[in-house]
Amino acid sequence: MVDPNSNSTHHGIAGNQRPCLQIPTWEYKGDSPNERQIHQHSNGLLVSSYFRKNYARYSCLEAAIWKKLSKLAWSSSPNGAYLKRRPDQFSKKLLGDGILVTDGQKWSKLRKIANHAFYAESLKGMVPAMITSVETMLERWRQHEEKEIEVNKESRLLTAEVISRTAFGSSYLEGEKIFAMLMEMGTIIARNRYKIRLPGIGKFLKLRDNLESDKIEQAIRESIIAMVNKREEKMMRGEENNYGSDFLGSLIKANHDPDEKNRISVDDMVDECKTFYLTGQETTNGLLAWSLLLLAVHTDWQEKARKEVFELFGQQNPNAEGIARLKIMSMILNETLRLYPPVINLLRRVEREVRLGKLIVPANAHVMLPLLALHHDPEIWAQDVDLFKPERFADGVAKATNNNIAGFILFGFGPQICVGLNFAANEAKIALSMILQRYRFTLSPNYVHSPIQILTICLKNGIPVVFNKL
Ligand code: HEM
Repeated sequence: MVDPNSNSTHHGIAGNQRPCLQIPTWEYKGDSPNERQIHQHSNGLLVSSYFRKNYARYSCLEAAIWKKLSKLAWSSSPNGAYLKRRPDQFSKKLLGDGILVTDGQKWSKLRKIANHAFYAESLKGMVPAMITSVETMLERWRQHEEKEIEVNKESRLLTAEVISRTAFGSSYLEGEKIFAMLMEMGTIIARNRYKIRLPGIGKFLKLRDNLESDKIEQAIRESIIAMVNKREEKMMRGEENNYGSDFLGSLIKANHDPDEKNRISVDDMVDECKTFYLTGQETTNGLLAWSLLLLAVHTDWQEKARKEVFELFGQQNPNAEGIARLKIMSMILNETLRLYPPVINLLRRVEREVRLGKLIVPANAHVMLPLLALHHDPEIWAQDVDLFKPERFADGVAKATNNNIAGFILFGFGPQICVGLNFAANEAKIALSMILQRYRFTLSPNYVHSPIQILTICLKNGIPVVFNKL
């Protein structure tokens, strides 16, 4: 690990490039109790100190044990899984009994709908909508050329716009209220996630956060139902001949399915909309914002990525075939996700007793899977785990992790692996390509490194970047 007081810095931004800029690893000290202060664990694992203070109910597995456990989890189906998701009461309010929470047959039904909406052919069809959203953002940037732009905020707007357009057939403005309420709920969850409560206390005492989250939950539900009604009315008036080919259309179709086996309820529809508004935006926002930050600092990699983009697309907008061939950019995105994974840990309940040599993990134990720790584990990664070195991915993930697949599970694992991983990669590649085609960019000296965990790892203080027209 890099000593934050030494001259060399976390991402190798040392000396020769920007001598005044220091980005210490995870040394930001959050200044409110809601902020997880993330720092280095003495045994080499990186964990949230807030989590450690409050983790009485969970066992934080050592990386070595988790590596073994995850091998078992890989081969299991959601019905017979060794590890089950373990949503808390607030997460349930945020995501209902949707795909990220539920299990068994219901999960299979929901996963089928999601797979269909986000499979390879559907993703190809989304490229034009993604490009239009990036063009809208770049149009806004024209007013600020040669000045600072706060790219964290821009990335947030863009990713909200993209998921609104591609999954819900609307613009960010139409979904704005839903996004804002989901974020508010997310803040309540972050505040309460690791608090210890006496069992049953909620029955007698409604805490302020419970009341507030009840209200938000109801308001989100009403907004989503209004959106569904609008789509259904369009079809009834004959303006559309089906419910639409996007994710929302698939949900409404499943709600009207004559076969009860495939039908989903109105509540399911609401839960799926909430889940995809949130997962579709929050995580990809992190990926894009962190990669812009790292490229603004590592201008040599910025040049390499730009060269690749020009070779594939020239001055034209990206296309689906070219996106799949962006090798340098894939390396940069993998390295960004390794250093700053949007999801840093997964909570799981062990369904059946697991024996690993002398270790017995009993049934019903709650475990935390420390993704961040694994992505920084010096035993897995060949070298320089703290440095920004996209070249480690030149020969693929298996080579970079010394064939230890558990070392790089930023999208989860097994049958419940992230359904939007290719969507996120496409979106980030399109946005970065279009930015690289137009601008050279550097990090502003006003940047303050402030990683915090709310729902995902994000930055408290934003990312001011200066863009110079090519
Ligand atoms: C960089 C971007 C992203 C990251 C790092 C990420 C990460 C994850 C992780 C760690 C999981 C948990 C998997 C598990 O429990 O094993 C997950 C699940 C999920 N993600 Fe993502 N995600 C990203 C983008 C997206 C996007 C763009 C969408 C939607 C369009 C999405 C939708 C989902 C859904 C629906 C699940 C639940 C899957 C299931 O249970 O079957 N994610 N994601």
